[in-house]
Amino acid sequence: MVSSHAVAETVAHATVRRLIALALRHGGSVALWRLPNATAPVLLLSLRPLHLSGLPPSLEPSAQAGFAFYPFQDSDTAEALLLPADAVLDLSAGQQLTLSHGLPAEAAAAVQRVLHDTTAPEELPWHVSPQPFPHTTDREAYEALVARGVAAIRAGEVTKVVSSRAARRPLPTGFDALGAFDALCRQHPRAFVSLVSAPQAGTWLGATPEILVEIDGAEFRTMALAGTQPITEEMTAQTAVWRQKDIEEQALVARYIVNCFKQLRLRDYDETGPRTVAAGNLLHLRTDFRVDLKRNRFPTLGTDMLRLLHPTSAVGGMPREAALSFLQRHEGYDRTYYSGFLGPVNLPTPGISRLFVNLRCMQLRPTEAILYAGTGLTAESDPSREWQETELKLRTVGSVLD
Ligand SMILES: C=C(O[C@@H]1C=C(C(=O)O)C=C[C@H]1O)C(=O)O
Repeated sequence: MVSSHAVAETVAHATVRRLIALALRHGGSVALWRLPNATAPVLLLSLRPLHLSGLPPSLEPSAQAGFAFYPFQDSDTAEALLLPADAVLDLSAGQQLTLSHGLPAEAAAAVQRVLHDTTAPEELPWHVSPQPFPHTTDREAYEALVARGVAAIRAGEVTKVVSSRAARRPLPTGFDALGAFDALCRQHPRAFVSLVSAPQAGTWLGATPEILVEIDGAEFRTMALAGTQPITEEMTAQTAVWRQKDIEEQALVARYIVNCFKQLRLRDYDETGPRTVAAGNLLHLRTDFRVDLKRNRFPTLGTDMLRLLHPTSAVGGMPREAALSFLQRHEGYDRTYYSGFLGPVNLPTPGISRLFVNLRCMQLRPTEAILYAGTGLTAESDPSREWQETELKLRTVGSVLD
């Protein structure tokens, strides 16, 4: 016998598939996401051409509602995207569908038809990035990159730099992106899990632990997340002991955030931590920052902080420009959307935006996935440990390819 819960899930699944098929077949874009600790995902369809602003999105309540998908650095190969919220289906209990007022009548009617359709949806035509496969870095080359980073730090060229690499893995036969999304939701209840497909970007799946900027009417939030070690029987979130290298690396990220507040002359913020948090098979050090927006009248704080923070020293380095220039010269591949940011803007209502750093993610191609991971380097970094750390980070999303 099938329980009523299972029936509801199957119905939702078929509806989600049909709606995604509708958007993809018409050259539209989709974003499916599950917020940390939420029970159900949200599906957004963009049925009109995408808005390319070049700038990080504005988070003011009057700005356009949509799903931001922003690269590490805006470029010709990775454009800053805001997927307009033409149709939004909240898959929690009520399964509420919201259609944008601006949506042409035929498109709105097509969405309604799909909702009441009962035919089984066939295979989904996910978008494939027009970019060639990135160069992948093997162990020897990655360790050489780390050694170069350490030398640059010791020479005083940078204080911290976050090196990264891409890796290719075959998709298992019968791989289903929606099934993989569900598996990530189950495995990572505290992560921001997402599946995004757009003609310009291709298709991306991830489960990130890192908030970049969250804003709702009452509060602004961000975090400094850095320092990594595997969870073992002896080393859990409760018992973790951290090396000086990790403590310093995370403190730099926290200091970077405090500096952004300083630039905006904001002094009234709460800082909690650092404390140890678990993310998949890993432990990190995290400091949470909150600003009470009732006490501080600062209507542009979300937008201003987003523009100052990205890319943070958790994914680029410090000082920012010197670290980015090092990566440009030595990393040897184009990160595109890895270590960019993503998330809903002015959704479900104006004034609520939740953006996350695009980590623990992969790009899906027809028969292969491209996985990405990086590690923050300091003067004490050991190349072979940093390689191991990227291997562990790749496993977060890599588990759905096993
Ligand atoms: C760069 C990544 O992660 C970032 C780097 C970390 C580190 O260097 O310890 C930890 C968390 C993230 O801020 C990644 O997951 O690819």
